[in-house]
Amino acid sequence: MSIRLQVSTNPNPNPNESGKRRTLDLGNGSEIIDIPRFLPFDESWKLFDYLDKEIPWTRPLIRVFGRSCIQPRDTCYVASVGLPDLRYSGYQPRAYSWDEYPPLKDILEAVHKALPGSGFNSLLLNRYKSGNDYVAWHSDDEKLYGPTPEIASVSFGCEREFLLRKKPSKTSQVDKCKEEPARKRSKKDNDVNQQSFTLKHGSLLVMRGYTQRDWSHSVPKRAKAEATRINLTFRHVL
Ligand SMILES: O=C(O)CCC(=O)C(=O)O
Ligand SMILES: [Fe+2]
Repeated sequence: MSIRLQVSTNPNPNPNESGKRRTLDLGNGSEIIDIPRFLPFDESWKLFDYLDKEIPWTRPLIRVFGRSCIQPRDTCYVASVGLPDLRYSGYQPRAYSWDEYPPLKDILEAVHKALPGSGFNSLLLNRYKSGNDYVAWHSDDEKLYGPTPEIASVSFGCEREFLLRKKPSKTSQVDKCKEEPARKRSKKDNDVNQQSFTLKHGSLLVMRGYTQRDWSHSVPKRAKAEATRINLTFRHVL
């Protein structure tokens, strides 16, 4: 039996907190929205416990650079009926139904309220059981999301660092061909080409525009992170 949580009718009780959002323009049509206190703290712990217990987590075999390996985190996939199958790293997850997990529909509703006009219809869930679990550098640029996917990421539990790194631009690839002397990366370059966010319990981070085309992201291993983190990424399959 699943419980029905009140997240949609009970947004963060302190409007000064829930409303605080930072928009970061990454340039060239890529944008990040960061809402550190998106969901109320206690509600978020109830959701954490529910997700930890009720979601049918698996740790699948995936293929990375032609080699099979166990994905370094637990995962599950939920999607509306009739969508094309998701496939990543040689793995095709089974799509569970929203109806089986009503609290996910509440979180989805809260996300839609915060991002009017979005129409998320699928959800990839990740569980990092300790600081040893991670997601490697990648972009969510699968064709089924289209050229400018909006991805809304809600985090619960242990805080972890989320990194963004600009992909090498076409121009710099041309530069390489011309064998221009390598230039030492300046501090300014690093600030412009890399971003870091601490994803807190109950936070929402949104990647939109050309972020998947032009940037990679990762959640690196962190020896000091001992507790479990659960992350939900809502996506729109075309
Ligand atoms: O756990 C996170 O914050 C990110 C997960 C992610 O990038 C993904 O599922 O594609
Ligand atoms: Fe991702």
